[in-house]
Amino acid sequence: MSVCGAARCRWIQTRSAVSLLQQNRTVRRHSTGAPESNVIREKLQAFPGGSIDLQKRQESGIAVLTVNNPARMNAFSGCMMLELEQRVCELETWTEGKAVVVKGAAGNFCSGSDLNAVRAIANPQDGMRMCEFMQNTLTRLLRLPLISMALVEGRALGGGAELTTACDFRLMTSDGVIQFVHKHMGLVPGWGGAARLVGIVGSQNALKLLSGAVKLDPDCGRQMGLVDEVLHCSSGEAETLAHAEQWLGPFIKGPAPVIQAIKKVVVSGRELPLEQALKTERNVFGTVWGGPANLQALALKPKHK
Ligand SMILES: CC[C@@H](C(=O)O)C(=O)SCCNC(=O)CCNC(=O)[C@H](O)C(C)(C)COP(=O)(O)OP(=O)(O)OC[C@H]1O[C@@H](n2cnc3c(N)ncnc32)[C@H](O)[C@@H]1OP(=O)(O)O
Repeated sequence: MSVCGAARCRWIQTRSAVSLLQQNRTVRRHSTGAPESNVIREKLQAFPGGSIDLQKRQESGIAVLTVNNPARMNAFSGCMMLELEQRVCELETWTEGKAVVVKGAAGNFCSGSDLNAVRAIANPQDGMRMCEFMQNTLTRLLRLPLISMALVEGRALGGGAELTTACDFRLMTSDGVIQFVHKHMGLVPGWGGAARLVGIVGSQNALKLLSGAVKLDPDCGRQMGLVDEVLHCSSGEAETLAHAEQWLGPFIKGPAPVIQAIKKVVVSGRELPLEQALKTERNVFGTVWGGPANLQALALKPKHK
């Protein structure tokens, strides 16, 4: 992305962050390109490898975001962390968008940070900068006005497990494993995964998963409420993705602006204090009341005498 593109991206991110959650200074500071975030961007660029691929399907409104570094079990290189931010920024302004499926390449989800990068970014200050960078990106991913799904085939480890929590839903294939391996690394989650996990499964289950570095299989994940559906399909990635998109079907039926408005009011209800959530709901309601979808629906309703 060009510098002006990056600046625009950060400007859009600022506006969307401000409109969505006034007090989230971390995201705003990061998005204004404060010197702090430029320091980590330069350091992350020193770690190449892999890619974050984005395919936006205009006809269905479903985007597929692929963590693509199969030689490293889709571990995040530094450049992939930067690319993820750019892809999220792209999706923030995709007006035809309804959903995004986050998946890994070659039958695995993601093995977290590239350990070679982890070894090189070993000092606490840079480690915290990398964490803040990824926390901001994953917060923006979760706040996208799109219904998001992590499609977990194979292993989702460490930061990869955290990435699954930054999506609205998680679907797993029968061979899938979600494991917060951080304890084995002498770490705790740093990409926001602990905070989100508590919100998804509750503090006791989160404590078990983190302190036990539990290898969570699909059925246990389903019982715990971390996994929304188990996909039993054995004929490869394409069929698995088709099943995942089929699962999304009922939730994305309708005009993109309405689907996006629904996600926005759910995000504000999930994150904001009641009064602010109600205000956001009113504002979003105002964008669809009397809009094309509303007027079309009214026109189809029989007039009552
Ligand atoms: C905030 C969290 C964040 C952070 O602190 O920055 C993290 O996510 S830390 C990293 C967390 N992830 C891990 O600890 C997983 C590391 N990987 C493994 O333990 C093993 O690969 C495995 C997942 C148990 C699988 O083992 P196995 O089946 O034997 O396969 P390989 O080990 O041979 O893996 C194939 C290939 O992939 C490379 N690989 C796997 N994970 C990573 C990674 N996270 N970083 C870099 N490279 C990774 C592995 O080295 C192999 O490559 P080759 O040795 O070149 O074949």
